[in-house]
Amino acid sequence: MDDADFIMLDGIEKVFDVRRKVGRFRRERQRVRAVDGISFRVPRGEMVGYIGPNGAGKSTTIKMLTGILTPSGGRLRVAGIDPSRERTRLAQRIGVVFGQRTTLWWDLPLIDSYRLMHRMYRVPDGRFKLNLERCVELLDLGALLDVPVRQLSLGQRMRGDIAAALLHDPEVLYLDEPTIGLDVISKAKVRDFLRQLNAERGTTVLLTTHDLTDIEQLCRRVMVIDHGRLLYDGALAGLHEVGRSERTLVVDLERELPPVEVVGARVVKVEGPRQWLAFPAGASAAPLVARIAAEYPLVDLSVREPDIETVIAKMYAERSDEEPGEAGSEEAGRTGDRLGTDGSRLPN
Ligand SMILES: Nc1ncnc2c1ncn2[C@@H]1O[C@H](COP(=O)(O)OP(=O)(O)OP(=O)(O)O)[C@@H](O)[C@H]1O
Repeated sequence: MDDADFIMLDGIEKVFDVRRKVGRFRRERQRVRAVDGISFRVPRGEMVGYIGPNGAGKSTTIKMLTGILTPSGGRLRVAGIDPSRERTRLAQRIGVVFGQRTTLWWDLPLIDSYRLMHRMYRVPDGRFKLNLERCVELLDLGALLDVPVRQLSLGQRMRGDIAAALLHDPEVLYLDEPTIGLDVISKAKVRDFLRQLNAERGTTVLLTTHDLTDIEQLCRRVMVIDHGRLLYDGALAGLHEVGRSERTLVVDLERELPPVEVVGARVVKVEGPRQWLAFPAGASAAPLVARIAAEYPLVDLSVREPDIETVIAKMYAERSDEEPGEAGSEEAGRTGDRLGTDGSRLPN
């Protein structure tokens, strides 16, 4: 296996047969093409964003990459391993974090979950100790180890789950919405940790998120999937250009003033002393901020990213010749399940 083909998908498909209610008594079999011929390569050590709207096929792709689901067609390899055929062997080399589920035991203190994983995944003692110490330090878990998981905040639990996925030193980490529902400080902690993990250990990371700031801060490359197809594969800046999306600069002035006039942005909303200015997402906010600060009594400011749905809607608008497939629906029963570190479902 070549390092350039560390994760490799060639024309991968996943079709689900579902029975849907039609009228009062009839049920009809329907085929849902969750993933529809996706091909990409991820070299070893790369951190890639995998984004798309709800029901686009992201989780299905990740489940095929872990071996939980078997593709209906195409060829798939992770570290040279066919995931669905050698799931146990692959489990030693991958870690999975699903933001909306947990691998931890709800009623046990955090440290007991880690001890159980140590045994279950047969991690050598020395390696377990080192990895645990490192995660505890970098993810700031020291004070939480004796706390039952159900008493942790979402951000604390997420950090606990990320540590759980890394105790066996995986070469690949799949993260499905790792910052969902977290406050700004928790998000920053998780992002700092992932950046460090990737830089120091060369861990290959595939990151699914609805938060474009995650991608901006962590990934040089982003893949966009919708209706099971790859719409875009490249730099985030390029995606903004394709989607012609805009970021928003929110400025708080000392007092209520007429709309700010500045080259490179336009005011889209004014509310008292607060004004919202739209500017191209591919451009830097710095010169804009400098110009406004020089000419207006600026008190505070923040930059808001466009949401993924808006970017993708604009991409569609520009590529109106593309045929969208079936709209996705939410997968049933996704919260509350407990998963193994390879993403498999475990008994509660
Ligand atoms: N086990 C299943 N049985 C039937 N259909 C499924 C199953 N899992 C997923 N699907 C369908 O496949 C499509 C893709 O779902 P998937 O969960 O991969 O999307 P997603 O991009 O991860 O969405 P989200 O952002 O909401 O998590 C959806 O239409 C979904 O309803």
